[in-house]
Amino acid sequence: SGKSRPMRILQYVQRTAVQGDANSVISAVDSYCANVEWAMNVGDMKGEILDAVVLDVRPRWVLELGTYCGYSTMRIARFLPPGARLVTLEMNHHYAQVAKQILGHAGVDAQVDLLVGTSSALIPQLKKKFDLDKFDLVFIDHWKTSYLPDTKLLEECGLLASGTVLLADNVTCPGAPDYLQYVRNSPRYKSLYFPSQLEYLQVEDGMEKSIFLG
Ligand SMILES: O=C(NCCCCCn1ccnc1)c1cc(-c2ccc(F)cc2)cc(O)c1O
Ligand SMILES: [Mg+2]
Repeated sequence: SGKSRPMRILQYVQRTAVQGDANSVISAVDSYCANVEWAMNVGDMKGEILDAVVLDVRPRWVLELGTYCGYSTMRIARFLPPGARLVTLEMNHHYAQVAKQILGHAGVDAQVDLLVGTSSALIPQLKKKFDLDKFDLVFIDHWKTSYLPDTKLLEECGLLASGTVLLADNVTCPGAPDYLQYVRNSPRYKSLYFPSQLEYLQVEDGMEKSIFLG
């Protein structure tokens, strides 16, 4: 039942997860996608790397590129102090609609601003829209070919400042070779690779953490 995979994930969450308990929603998504049908959430293994980075950075402002069902959005939002905000961009209306409902079930929607549109169109509007000077953390998990152009766009829009942390999913699988080459060879970044596995599978993947040096 449920016309789409995101819809089937949402229905499983609504039936099995505890309302207002983000950890139970995260677990529900992971058990559905590990046992019933695979989906492109960052997952529990890479999710623990994401958790560690969020807890270390303690960000006031977070940008996420690629919301999908809101799984990583929840993982980040549940660790944000009151007053901190998470802006997440999704170009697929259906994904965004499902994510909104999953974030609501988890009880983290108050700290999240979910914008629907392409990252290249939305990024230039963010500074003015949220009256912010820079992001403290950027989680990159959208089209793999957009990682590099959007990182350069963030630089050009003055949305990165010395110390801003970029964390990119899937740098091994499906891969983002041009992005990796850029952050690993640019003098403006200190980059480090975190080996892991593709969500719910025994396949190599990893995340790249890159600190912008200004
Ligand atoms: O394509 C991915 N994500 C982007 C989805 C569309 C983003 C749309 N958007 C949002 C904002 N601007 C644009 C992705 C893919 C895979 C994967 C891995 C192996 C495989 F065999 C098939 C797929 C694993 C992931 O973890 C991923 O994140
Ligand atoms: Mg991903």
